[in-house]
Amino acid sequence: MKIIDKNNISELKKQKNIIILGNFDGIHLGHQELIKRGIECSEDTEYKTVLYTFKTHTNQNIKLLTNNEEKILLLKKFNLDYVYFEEFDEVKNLSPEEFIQKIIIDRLHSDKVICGFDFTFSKNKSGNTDLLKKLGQEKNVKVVVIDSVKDESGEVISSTRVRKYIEDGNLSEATKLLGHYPIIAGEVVHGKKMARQMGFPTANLIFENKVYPPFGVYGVYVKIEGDNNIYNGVMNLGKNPTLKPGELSVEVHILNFDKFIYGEKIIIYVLEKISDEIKFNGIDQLVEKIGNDVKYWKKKVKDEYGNTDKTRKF
Ligand SMILES: Cc1cc2nc3c(=O)[nH]c(=O)nc-3n(C[C@H](O)[C@H](O)[C@H](O)COP(=O)(O)O)c2cc1C
Ligand SMILES: Nc1ncnc2c1ncn2[C@@H]1O[C@H](COP(=O)(O)OP(=O)(O)OP(=O)(O)O)[C@@H](O)[C@H]1O
Repeated sequence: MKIIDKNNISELKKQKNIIILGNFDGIHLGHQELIKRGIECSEDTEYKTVLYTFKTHTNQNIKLLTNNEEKILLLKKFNLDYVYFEEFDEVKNLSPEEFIQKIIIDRLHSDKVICGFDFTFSKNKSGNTDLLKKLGQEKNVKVVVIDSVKDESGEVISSTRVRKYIEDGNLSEATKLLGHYPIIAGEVVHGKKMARQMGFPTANLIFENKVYPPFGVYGVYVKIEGDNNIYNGVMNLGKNPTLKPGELSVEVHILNFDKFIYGEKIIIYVLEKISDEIKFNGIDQLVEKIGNDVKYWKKKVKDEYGNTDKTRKF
């Protein structure tokens, strides 16, 4: 899977491409179905698959489930040929006709696109799937539109619903709609080194402006880039009221692990909440509380999450 943008699309000109259209925030089960269908359309043909998404989400007023790096990590498990990141500013004022001609046909060298039932495009979202089909016919671009993918209660799966579930702390529903655990990924940065002195070293990630579950302590899986192991861990997400008041952080204590991983890229899979963040008056109480969180999670791992693959929705 190659990551491309408008500055390196020469390969696309040498071949036929099927374009899979959308924002794809979170890569939920609806997105996954669309991707699979796009890949199916390309099978046994000379077409290459290009997932078309944006460097910045088309709605700039919302917090996102996934930054671009996280999106790429989640897309890696599919057999896509390319992920193309568009500058939204460049296309947001195009008319529907211009979008098809300038972007789909001229830029991406395509005559086949696939999107979901509610896909909209062009200036003020003036283009919908009917218009896309109509323009496609005029310009010899085949348009495939897939039906809505719904959850078990019949409600359409969307990034908006997943965002709400995560913000409300309903991780099990979010995980169901995503088809994978919510992830937090990034490079390990230096913390205050206090956690290590307390006996619980933590890998710190930068706290971003994205959708997080409510502040607190969570049981997680951790993957480190270049390391095939899946580690168990406890993550503290929040304000660190006792030791680092006012500083927002994401940090994870990886169980049975004692390597320095500063600068390494990690992915945290958030499983379930363990406890709230509490403000203590002394360090001893804090150390005892963290110890209890760790003990609780170790037992839970042993009893429930274990090392069986069936609970792992990566
Ligand atoms: C499992 C776990 C649970 C934590 N629970 C709390 C808590 O309840 N209250 C709190 O103020 N800080 C809590 N923290 C945060 C630590 O007190 C502390 O701020 C942090 O680990 C210091 O990080 P640093 O040395 O990596 O910068 C917790 C940390 C971990 C790893
Ligand atoms: N449940 C679904 N079933 C089928 N296709 C979907 C579903 N959800 C999204 N898609 C399609 O996947 C592509 C990317 O979707 P996009 O991320 O833009 O929408 P979304 O998931 O509904 O997000 P939001 O809730 O933010 O509108 C689009 O073509 C869209 O129509």
